[in-house]
Amino acid sequence: MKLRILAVGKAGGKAKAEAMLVEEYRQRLTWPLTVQEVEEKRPLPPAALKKREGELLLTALAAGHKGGRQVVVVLDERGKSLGSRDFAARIRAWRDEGAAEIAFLIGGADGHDPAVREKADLLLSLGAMTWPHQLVRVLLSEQLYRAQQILAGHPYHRD
Ligand SMILES: C[S@@+](CC[C@H](N)C(=O)[O-])C[C@H]1O[C@@H](n2cnc3c(N)ncnc32)[C@H](O)[C@@H]1O
Repeated sequence: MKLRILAVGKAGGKAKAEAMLVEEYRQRLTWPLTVQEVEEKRPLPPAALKKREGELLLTALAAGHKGGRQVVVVLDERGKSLGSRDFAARIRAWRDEGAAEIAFLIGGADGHDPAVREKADLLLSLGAMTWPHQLVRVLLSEQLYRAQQILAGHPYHRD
């Protein structure tokens, strides 16, 4: 099972500290994890930009999919909040159902277009507060690693 993070953001942008942390968790994960950024370079008005970013995310989602069941998780502060064990249980269920990949979609400054939300198998909240999208990648990567350790019965996670 592959994990993909698809995120609105500048490829090779300034967030080097966050990228290093994501890379740290990526290397610790035994599920292969890829991070792909999409960016609209034209200075569009906010509503048009959000729509365009949604199109870019959905295009990347389809383009990178190599077949099999694709689970789509859209990161959104208004989504469902799960504890780490419940998140791990969701991943185990998708894995056991034969999912080929789980794709996690992170939006831009104005959030996700409705077309992206409609694709979601799960709208996932990392809490009611709004986080910068670069930090969301770090939080998500850590929770994926934590889920892996929970499913392996490793004491990395303590209740
Ligand atoms: C700066 S936030 C955008 C917030 C935007 N105002 C909105 O209403 O969605 C950029 C992206 O980070 C992710 N994000 C930020 N905070 C989050 C949270 N608490 N839970 C889940 N995702 C979050 C979402 O994918 C969001 O689209």
